[in-house]
Amino acid sequence: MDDENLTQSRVATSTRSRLPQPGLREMTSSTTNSRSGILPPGSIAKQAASVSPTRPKAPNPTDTKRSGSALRQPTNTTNTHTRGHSYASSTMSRTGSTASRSINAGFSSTIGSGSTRPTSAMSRPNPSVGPRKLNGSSMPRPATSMDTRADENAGSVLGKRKGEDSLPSYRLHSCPDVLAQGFDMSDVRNEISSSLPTSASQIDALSTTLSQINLNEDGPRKPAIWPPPKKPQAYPIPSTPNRLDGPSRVPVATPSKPSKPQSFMTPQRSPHKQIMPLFLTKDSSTRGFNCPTDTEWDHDLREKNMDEFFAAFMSRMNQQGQNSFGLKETVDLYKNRSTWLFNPPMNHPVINHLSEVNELEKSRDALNETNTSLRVETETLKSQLSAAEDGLKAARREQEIAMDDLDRRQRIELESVRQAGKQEAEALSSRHQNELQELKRKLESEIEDEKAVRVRELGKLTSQSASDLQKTEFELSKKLREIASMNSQLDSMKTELDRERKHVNDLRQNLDTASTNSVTLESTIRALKARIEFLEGGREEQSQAFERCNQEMMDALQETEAIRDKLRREETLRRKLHNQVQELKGNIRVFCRVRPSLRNEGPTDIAPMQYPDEFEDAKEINIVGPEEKNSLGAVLRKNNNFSFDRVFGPRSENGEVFDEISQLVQSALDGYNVCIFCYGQTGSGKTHTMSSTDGMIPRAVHQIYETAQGLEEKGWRYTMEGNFVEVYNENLNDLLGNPDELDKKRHEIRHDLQRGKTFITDITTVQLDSPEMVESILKKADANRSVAATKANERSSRSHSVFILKLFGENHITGERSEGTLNLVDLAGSERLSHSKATGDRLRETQNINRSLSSLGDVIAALGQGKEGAHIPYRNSKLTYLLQFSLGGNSKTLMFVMVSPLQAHLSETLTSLKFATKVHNTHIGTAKRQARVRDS
Ligand SMILES: Nc1ncnc2c1ncn2[C@@H]1O[C@H](COP(=O)(O)OP(=O)(O)OP(=O)(O)O)[C@@H](O)[C@H]1O
Repeated sequence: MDDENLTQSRVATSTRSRLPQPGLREMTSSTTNSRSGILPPGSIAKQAASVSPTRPKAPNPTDTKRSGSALRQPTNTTNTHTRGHSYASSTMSRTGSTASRSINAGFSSTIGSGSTRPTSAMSRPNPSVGPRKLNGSSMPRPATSMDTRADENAGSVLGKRKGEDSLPSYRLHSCPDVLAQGFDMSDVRNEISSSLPTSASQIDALSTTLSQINLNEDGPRKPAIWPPPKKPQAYPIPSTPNRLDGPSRVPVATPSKPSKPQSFMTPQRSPHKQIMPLFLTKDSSTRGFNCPTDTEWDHDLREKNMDEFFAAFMSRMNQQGQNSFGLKETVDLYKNRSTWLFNPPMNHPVINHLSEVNELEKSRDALNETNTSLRVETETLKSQLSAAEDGLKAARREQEIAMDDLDRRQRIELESVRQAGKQEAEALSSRHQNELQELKRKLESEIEDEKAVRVRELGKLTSQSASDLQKTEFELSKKLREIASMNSQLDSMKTELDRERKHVNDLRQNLDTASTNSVTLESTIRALKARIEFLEGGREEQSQAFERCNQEMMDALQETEAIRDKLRREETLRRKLHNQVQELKGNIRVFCRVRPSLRNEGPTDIAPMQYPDEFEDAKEINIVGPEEKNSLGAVLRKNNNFSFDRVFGPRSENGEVFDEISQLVQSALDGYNVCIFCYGQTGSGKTHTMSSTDGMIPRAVHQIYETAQGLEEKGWRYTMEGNFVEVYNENLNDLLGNPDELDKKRHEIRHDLQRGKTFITDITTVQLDSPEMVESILKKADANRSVAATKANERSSRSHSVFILKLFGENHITGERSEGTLNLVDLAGSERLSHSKATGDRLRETQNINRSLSSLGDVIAALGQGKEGAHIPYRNSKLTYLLQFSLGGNSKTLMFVMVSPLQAHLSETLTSLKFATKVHNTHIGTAKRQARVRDS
């Protein structure tokens, strides 16, 4: 057995080995062609060479149904194959089925029908079997087209063998759909060439077919029914490589390099010759028929072409006839083989091969069984594996549970151990605590004992150290004293040394001076000696002149002393004379002053006032009274003549007025009580005269300072203190105190009757160290009155203000002392207010003002009576009580009656002047000087 036969046999065997698939068993008719592959050598070598793998065509669903489950694999080759053998397949299928059923029964049936795998199955390698290697080489696999063709041939062979008169079934006739699609003539030619009949009857059949083709011009989609359906015969061209053709001709479909599948209708084209199509349709192109144009439809030309084609065809047929001989030989060979099959000769290669196949099948079965057993075993192992996994999971769960239990037990044990340890530790701790306390007590007792011992020792040491310390301190103090004494001695010695040094220096200086003086003295002595010598000549004359000068000097000194004494006497006399002058002027004097008209006051507002002796004595004033009707009805204006100590007209200044009162200020310095007050209606100029910046108060203070400085050389030294009080509603207010205390704080007036002094309780007293202080006092008083004015309207007009200046003088030569008081009083407005028009506070103010002013008049009138021991009503008002020692007696009083020039104020002016006239006509007794001669 050569290699080719062996290969073919293996192919067949491998093909059969895939047959156990159920679907494939139904294809036994097609699979029987596997035997067709066993051809005589060279019988179909040329056909095999011209056969190429079938080109795939469009699948036909109907064919798929017909092919069964085995054809479900979408191989176009299978579909084409099935479609191309529609009738033959049906016939062969029945046969095949029978054969298939006999496959498993015996070797012959395997050979006959079921040993070959279906075409579709063969179109690809079976994965289960695959390219099985036999003897280490890849087992070739027949091309699908060749298998198909082999199936047909096998069918035909079997048909013939069963005595059927089978004709070559030319598949073109059974494939109208394919023909209708139009195909290449080369395919037809190849197909025809591959399907050449081998017998005359076949040739006749082909001829008949061709004639029908020629006649079926208009029905391309109407396939020619040829050959008769009941006798389909595929031309027995072995599709499988014949072992006789040689291995090179076997179209082996290798998995690594599959060849292009080709349909049996489209064999390999010849590049040199184009074959006309057998059928033409309306849509077919005529270019391939060498037609002049596509529109020409020349039957003659077509017949001619067909004739030529037929001639060529016949020539081919002749050639194929020769090939038919080979086929006959093949038939004979098959016959011989059939004989061999029933009576196989011993040691024949085929038989051997079959036996090998049988063995292989057996081995396959064994392998299947082994595979089955292995599968079972695998399943068993899988089940065991799953069981083992389940067991493993269960064991794992059990292990986890066990671990949890173990962990819980360990925790419990740990907790118990911990509790035990804790209890043990506590017990140990308590035992240790007890031991510790016991030890502590023992140690404390030992410490106490030790401490007592140490304390005793310490006491001893302390006492000893104290005694030592005392000794040491004593010694130290002794040493310190010694050191101090030594230091003092050292200091004294240092002082002594310094003094000695200084003394030495002084001595040295004195010595130097003395030496210098000695030189000077020597020269002086020489000069004196010369002078003595000169003077000794006129000594008596010089001594007489000296005595004369000395006498003159003594006389001058006596004269000076006499002059000073005379001066003092004259000063005393001056004071006495001054007082006498003042007394002669009257202890109470009245000055009248008319203020000038203001800017807002026109000439018509001014009342006619005349000053008859203005340029002489200036003591009279004539005021023309308002118009009055006499008893006869005539309107008259009465002239009111007033005479006072001095009348100041509207052109007078404060300086001129002060010159007249400065004598009284001097009286205050001389130790008299002086009272100067201004009386008049509101707006008549009282404040302007008394408290303005150049008024009587500042000028008096300045004069007192100047006079006091002048008296210093006469031995007088003065100190001054001042008070500024207000009498409002018969209450005394301190204008230099807290303004909030106005009308709240009570001040009492106290009199020292023996000394003739007046004191006010809780009054602010200001030491007037300089004349400038009076200005601050006036400002302070004015500010307080302004604050009070917010409470009561026109405060300055509704209250009396009294500036009290006390003068204390002492003559350190004569030892005289003087205490004078200067009272400068600004009275409230003297206008008579009707009680019926005033109410409330204003009524009270009016009553108080009227009472105080009338009291003042009463006091002055009482003083004017001059009766010794007569009652003077000082207590009728606070004002008169305050001025008790400044009105009458030894006091000097000056009253300014202030006159408003306005016509509107004429009535009040006359009233004031009449009141002033009363005062002026009052003669107050002689004033007494408050002077004391020094006791010593
Ligand atoms: N001799 C004067 N020369 C210039 N102006 C004067 C003179 N006398 C008073 N006056 C002015 O007249 C106005 C009223 O004067 P003053 O306030 O002194 O009157 P008064 O009598 O004090 O009034 P009151 O009773 O209300 O205090 C002031 O503006 C003042 O400046």
